[in-house]
Amino acid sequence: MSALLELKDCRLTYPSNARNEADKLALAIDHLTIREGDRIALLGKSGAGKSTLLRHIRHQLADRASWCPQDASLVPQLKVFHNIYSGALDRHSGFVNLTNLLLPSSHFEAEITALAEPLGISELLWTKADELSGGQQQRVAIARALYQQKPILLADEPVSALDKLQGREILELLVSRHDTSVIAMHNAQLALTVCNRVIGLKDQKLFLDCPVDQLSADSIGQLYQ
Ligand SMILES: Nc1ncnc2c1ncn2[C@@H]1O[C@H](COP(=O)(O)OP(=O)(O)OP(=O)(O)O)[C@@H](O)[C@H]1O
Repeated sequence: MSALLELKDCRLTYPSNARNEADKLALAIDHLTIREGDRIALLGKSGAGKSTLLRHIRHQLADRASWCPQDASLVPQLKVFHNIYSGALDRHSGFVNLTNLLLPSSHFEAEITALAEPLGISELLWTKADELSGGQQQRVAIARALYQQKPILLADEPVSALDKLQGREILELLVSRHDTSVIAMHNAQLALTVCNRVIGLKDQKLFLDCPVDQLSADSIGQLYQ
């Protein structure tokens, strides 16, 4: 499998609140390679650095990756249709985007309806985003990520607001529509059912990196100690 991204001696920091104090370390990675075909479960306790790493990977991969953020980040005043459509703004001209905002074309409506159906949100296309439940908002964010139609998926807790069965089905759908995925999850058990590689972060470092079928219960236990 070819390497998509290689990180070496990578130190990710954030600015200190105190004046004249050096930046603080969020995560230090000595070496990490992401390969085409990887379906990576990014695990670790809260604050371990999962979002920090995802943001860095996103920055490195630029427009090759679809992005599904932790907080959905929908535009509250816009309808579900437009929020999903916004995943494709860079594929179309300004004229097409503006026209579609005012008067959605049947072509785009059909595309987005087809995308929304397996996510159970096709009945909500003309509802404003701020009228949705948390789980509905999360599914709209997933649809927007799918509509980006990029080969790589970067997702931060994409199914945290969904029930167990729906979360698993939608996670499988997300992974099946991308060649490569990196997904930060708190629910390790669910992540490991759809991923083939696990990256565990602990104490601001890479703690484990191995294929899911070689993962021991002991190492997962240590990751969360
Ligand atoms: N801008 C910032 N200001 C203050 N602290 C930050 C900032 N960015 C990152 N950190 C710190 O860096 C560490 C890693 O944060 P990050 O959000 O990546 O963790 P996480 O594993 O994604 O957590 P969670 O699972 O709770 O989302 C945390 O200790 C966090 O407090």
